[in-house]
Parts: sequence; C-alpha cells; structure tokens
Amino acid sequence: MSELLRIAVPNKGSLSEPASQMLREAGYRQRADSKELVFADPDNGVEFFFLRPRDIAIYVGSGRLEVGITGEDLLLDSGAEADVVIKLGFGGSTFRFAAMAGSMTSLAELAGKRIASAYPGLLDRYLSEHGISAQVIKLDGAVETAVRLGVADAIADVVETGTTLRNAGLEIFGDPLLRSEAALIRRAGAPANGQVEQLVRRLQGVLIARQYVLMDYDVADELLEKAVAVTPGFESPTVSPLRTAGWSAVRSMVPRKDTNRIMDELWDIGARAILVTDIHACRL
Ligand SMILES: Nc1ncnc2c1ncn2[C@@H]1O[C@H](COP(=O)(O)OP(=O)(O)OP(=O)(O)O)[C@@H](O)[C@H]1O
Ligand SMILES: O=P(O)(O)OC[C@H]1O[C@H](OP(=O)(O)OP(=O)(O)O)[C@H](O)[C@@H]1O
Ligand SMILES: [Mg+2]
Repeated sequence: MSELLRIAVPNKGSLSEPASQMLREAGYRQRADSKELVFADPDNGVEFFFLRPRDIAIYVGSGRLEVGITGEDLLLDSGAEADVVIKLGFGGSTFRFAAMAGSMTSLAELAGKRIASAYPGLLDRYLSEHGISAQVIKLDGAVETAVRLGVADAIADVVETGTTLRNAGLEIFGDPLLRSEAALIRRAGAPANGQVEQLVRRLQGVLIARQYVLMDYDVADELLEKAVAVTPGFESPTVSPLRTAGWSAVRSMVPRKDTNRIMDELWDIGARAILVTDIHACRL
C-alpha cells in the first residue's frame, strides 16, 4: 500500500469548519473533536494535519506536507513557495485599506503614515509595488482598533461584510489590494502525484455539485433546438425519445443560481414536467 497523503487543514478560524465540511462532502472522514491535531483516514489513503491557516503555507512550501487548504491572502503574506492548485469557493474576502471616515481618500495619502496590519508581508509588497513609503505596524488581530487608540493612521485588513470596519468608525478607500478565497495549495514545482490528483478530482466534484443542479424536462420535438439552446449543459445535454411520439426528454446540468430563470424560459418555450435535482457527487 502506498503512503498516506498528508493534507494540512485549518484547525481554527473562518476557514476551519468550511474546509472540514468540504472534505466530508468529498468522502473523507473528519475529526470529531476540534482539539485533535492529527487524524488519519487510511481507507481513503490520507492523513490530516490540523494547523493554523497562516502556518499551512509554510509547511506546504517547505515540502513537509504535500498539500494544504488555506487562504490565498495568507499564502501571499507568508511568502512561501507554494502555488494554488484549485480555488475552493469559500472563505472569500477582500483585503483593503481603511481609515477614520472622511480622513483619507487615496493611496497617495498613505505616504509617511503608519499602517497597522496582521498581513505585513502582503502590505509591504503592495506598498513597494506602488512606490509608497509608509511605516507598517504589525499587529496580530483586531487591527480596526489601532486607529482609534493612536497606534496607526490607517489599517490594511481582511474585509468580508464590512461590519467590523463600520463599528470601528472606519471607511475603506482605494482599490482592494487583493481578492482572496480558500484554496488547495502545493509546493511550487512539486512533481505530479496521483494521490494529489485524486484529491483534486474529489474537491472539483464537490465544487460542481454545489454550483450545478440537474434539470430534466419534456419538450415537443419542434421546440427541442430552442429549449436545448437555453440548457446547453457542460458538453452536450442528453436527449431521449419519450413514449409519446413527437416528444423528447432532455437532461442537462445548469448553474444552480440560474435555476428559476432557466425554468421560466423553458416554460415559455413550451417545455413541461421541468424537474430540478441536486447533484450529490460527480466526476466530470
Ligand atoms: N470575516 C472574516 N474574517 C477573517 N478572515 C476571513 C473572513 N472571511 C474570510 N476570511 C479568510 O480567512 C482567512 C483567515 O483565517 P484565520 O483563521 O487566520 O483568521 P480568522 O478567521 O480571523 O481567525 P482568528 O479568530 O484566529 O483571527 C483568510 O484567508 C481570510 O481571507
Ligand atoms: O468584514 P467583516 O465581516 O466584519 O469581517 C472582517 C473582520 O473579521 C476578522 O476579524 P476577527 O473577528 O477574526 O478578529 P481578529 O482581527 O482578531 O482576527 C477580520 O480580521 C476583520 O476584522
Ligand atoms: Mg481574525
């Protein structure tokens, strides 16, 4: 038997629960106790290491662990030599500058100022790429409070809903430094590995199952072309003859978010018995 594939998974924070949930949907067992730091699933040939998401890039970049799940922003901040294999569709955020409401409007105003952040690597790189000379104040968290307490003039931080900023009396300015989401990462230049490819196929299966539904409908043959144009599917929809002559049954995958619009369009074209089913799992 080949060795277990070692996968780093966030042990805490925003990415922890959605990462474990996605792995569960991909058929892996997950720890029952959030204090467990290592958990093997030998039936699926993998072993999970529960680590701080910020540290995961370091373990993976150094090659100690084959792959890991972390945020793109955390990967960039760490400077670790790892690449995104696939984006995972959760843990989405933007990384933005903010200051007291009404106090700053453009990046240029940051020159010579103090900027607090828990992502100094990311911030330093952005400032030097934009030719801005400012002092970076490294904090561990709750950076929104740094301005009020006079430790910094502005902050650069993760923004999801913007509630934390608003509550601190801050306002974003300038373009986002970055858009980020959770991703599966791997050491830069690592050789092809069948176990990793299997993990990626499983995760892609979960992404597709979450983003698409299966749509079935019946349509008169003379309307078939028009209906199929609305539901082109991934490669090609399945069309089968109905027992009633002159009618066909169509099955196609459609984006979940468009489900009702597509059903309305199909109905207007003349399709009937339109059924929508969740996809439990898939390999495309
Ligand atoms: N509302 C959010 N707050 C913080 N991080 C978020 C949020 N939404 C998405 N993320 C992403 O989660 C990752 C940060 O996770 P991390 O566990 O380090 O921070 P956290 O969720 O703030 O946890 P902690 O309580 O340890 O600060 C980043 O990739 C970030 O972009
Ligand atoms: O835009 P929002 O939806 O408000 O989310 C973003 C905020 O949430 C996180 O803080 P967290 O609560 O994790 O505390 P921390 O700063 O100590 O990490 C993050 O650092 C931002 O402060
Ligand atoms: Mg946090």
